Amino acid sequence: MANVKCNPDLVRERAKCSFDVNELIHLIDGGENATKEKRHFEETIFSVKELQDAVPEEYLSHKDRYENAVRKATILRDVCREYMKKYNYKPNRFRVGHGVFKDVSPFLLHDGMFVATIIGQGTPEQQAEWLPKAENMQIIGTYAQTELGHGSFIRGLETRATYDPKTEEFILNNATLSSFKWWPGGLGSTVNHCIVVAQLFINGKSYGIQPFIVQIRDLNTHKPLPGVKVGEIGPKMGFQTANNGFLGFENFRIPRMNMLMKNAQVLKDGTFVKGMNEKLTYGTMVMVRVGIVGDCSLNTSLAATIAVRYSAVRHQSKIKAKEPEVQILDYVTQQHKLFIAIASSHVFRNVYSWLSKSYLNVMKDLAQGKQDHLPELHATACCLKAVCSRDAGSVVEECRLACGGHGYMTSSNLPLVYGFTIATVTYEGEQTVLLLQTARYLVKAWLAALQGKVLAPSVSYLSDWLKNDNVRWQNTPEGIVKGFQHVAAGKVKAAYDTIQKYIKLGKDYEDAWNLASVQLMKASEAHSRSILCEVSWGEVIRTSASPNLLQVLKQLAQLYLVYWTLETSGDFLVYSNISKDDIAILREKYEELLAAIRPNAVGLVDAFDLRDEILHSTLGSYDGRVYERLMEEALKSPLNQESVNASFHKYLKPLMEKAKL
Ligand SMILES: CCCCCCCCCCCCCCCCC/C=C/C(=O)SCCNC(=O)CCNC(=O)[C@H](O)C(C)(C)COP(=O)(O)OP(=O)(O)OC[C@H]1O[C@@H](n2cnc3c(N)ncnc32)[C@H](O)[C@@H]1OP(=O)(O)O
Ligand SMILES: Cc1cc2nc3c(=O)[nH]c(=O)nc-3n(C[C@H](O)[C@H](O)[C@H](O)COP(=O)(O)OP(=O)(O)OC[C@H]3O[C@@H](n4cnc5c(N)ncnc54)[C@H](O)[C@@H]3O)c2cc1C
Repeated sequence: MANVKCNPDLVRERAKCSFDVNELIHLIDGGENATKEKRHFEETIFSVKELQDAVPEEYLSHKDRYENAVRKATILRDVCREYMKKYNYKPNRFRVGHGVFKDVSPFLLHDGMFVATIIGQGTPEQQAEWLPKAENMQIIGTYAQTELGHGSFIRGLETRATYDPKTEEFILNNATLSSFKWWPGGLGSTVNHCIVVAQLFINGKSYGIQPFIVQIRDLNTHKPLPGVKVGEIGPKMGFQTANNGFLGFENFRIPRMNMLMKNAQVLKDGTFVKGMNEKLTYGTMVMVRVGIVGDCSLNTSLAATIAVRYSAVRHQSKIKAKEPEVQILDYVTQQHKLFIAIASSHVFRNVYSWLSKSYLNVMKDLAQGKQDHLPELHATACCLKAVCSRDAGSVVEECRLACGGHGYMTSSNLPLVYGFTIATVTYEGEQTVLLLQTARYLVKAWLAALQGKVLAPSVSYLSDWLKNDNVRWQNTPEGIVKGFQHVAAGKVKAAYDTIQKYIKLGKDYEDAWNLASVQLMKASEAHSRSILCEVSWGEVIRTSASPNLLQVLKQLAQLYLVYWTLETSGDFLVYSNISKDDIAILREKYEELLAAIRPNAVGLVDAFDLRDEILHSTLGSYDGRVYERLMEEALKSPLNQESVNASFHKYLKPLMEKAKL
């Protein structure tokens, strides 16, 4: 990239960077070799001619866009397969996916949830049967759980799987419209198999929801099998190429062994054998919630790169009347909008790496029959997924706004990035619903703390707070982390006390819970923020990096801490010993941090190492040829391929002529 002819502002910005950008790239990737491998892989993918679009996707019809996405998905699959064979390398398909599809792959659910559910929910025999076929794309699948009537409350799903011991089959039925599956990615026209989550019935008795692997289309003709009604749900805010679909069954029979039986089993005679923990059926969702925290880091880095590079190139207005127009990046308000995006991406990445380790540890425990840490993992994944996805959505939108009018152009790519980022707030567990799951855990933990029990590490601050809720405020990163824990503990206590108040007033527990649920949700958010702050600061101070880089990483981590303290200063005034003077000190510190980060802003986004093909943005490319690219892209509009459009003769001219009469 170094030889590309760049906009002079970007050249100047890069020259003043105080740290080695390559060092940070290697740190993010996990080593110099990992960067080399990643770059080689990305170079290979983006030099495949067939993966490049002749016409910008935006001008294609819904149908053509889908077909083009499938075409590219199959080529990408082949290239990746060959590449993996040749180099024994497991690539991150999500990064290149943004470059290839701009939006998302119609195979997203195949890779993200279908294969993962076979692994997580299938017995070794079932894995042996379906995994090789799924991994090499002999069969293509999705995860069909959500229905028209129910997405959040999965115990309420209506699709039925009734066991018939005579034929040793399950009979699938969707008797009501609300029971139709609705949303699964790839279901519309891509997949031939699904994981269907359905209510199991044996001899008229319900045994809760279970996962079934179901073939829905003929492998040769791709026609829906008899008894299957399937289609696409139509255009959405984003995710246009994900091919989300609907699905219903009428007396559709599948063999007994198509119920994924790693947890619970149905024996030939219809005996139901309970699993170790019925919530293990929800396992794929936990895994994907962890992944989404990592995805938030990637999405945030895309938006930050585009908006920071653009802000370095764009000059508008003056700070001093007699001086030239400044780079908009010099406005401190612009830095306030953008630097939190850079900082958040690092925080999400560090927390993702921490959460992934916890996830893998719990999986190892479960394999040995130990489930003690499962509730903590579920609670932590829920609140982090909820808060990171919502933060990422806000940060991306702020980056878009920070690009003024040009941020509204599709060619900036910010609208598309926003579309797939905010989808994460809803899918894989709607944010409020997930925050209230964590609140259940926090209330239990609070009760345990009151009883003097030892708490799990992520909530042990509740016991510390009970022992001493009057800790002196300290304007240090460690002091701020403690402060966040105080806020979280104070909010958990307040929510718990509110529940007790309503119970004393004669409400039953469920109504008291609902009445206190705004506070419970806020307590859960505060708990999440305290984890984000503690984990990310801890990761940064343990990082081994050169002094120059470490200094910059600490500045970003502190910026995150101070930003959120100031954003939630009301809570700090209520629940900690912070004073108005401390808040004034933090405001000053925040301004110092913005100024310290400013010279490194472009270097920091360069270190996300996002190729132009992945950014796919007129505003964010490495060379900063913003206006040239905006014009080049505009000229690709079909309306610019003719000097007079037919609508002139058909409508405009008659209109003007009528006006003359
Ligand atoms: C920088 C690195 C970059 C890396 C990038 C990596 C990118 C990776 C990205 C990966 C992305 C993959 C692509 C995926 C695309 C996804 C597209 C979308 C798919 C979907 O949306 S699928 C459908 C998802 N649906 C949901 O999430 C539904 C949400 N609802 C629920 O989960 C449940 O209904 C519920 C949890 C809200 C409630 O369940 P239920 O009513 O049964 O439970 P209760 O509320 O009564 O609670 C009972 C107790 O059970 C515990 N519980 C609940 N869930 C779990 C669980 N999963 N595990 C463990 N325990 C669980 C509760 O805590 C309760 O416990 P208690 O002790 O009684 O309190
Ligand atoms: C882009 C996209 C892709 C998707 N892909 C898939 C897929 O591949 N497979 C699949 O199975 N599903 C998929 N989904 C569905 C997704 O998982 C659900 O939409 C999601 O879980 C939310 O459920 P819902 O739509 O029923 O929302 P609802 O639960 O109806 O939410 C509506 C409102 O009700 C509130 N609410 C609901 N329950 C409670 C409660 N207990 N307490 C307080 N408030 C509550 C919510 O907070 C929200 O404000 C996808 C969704 C999207 C948007």
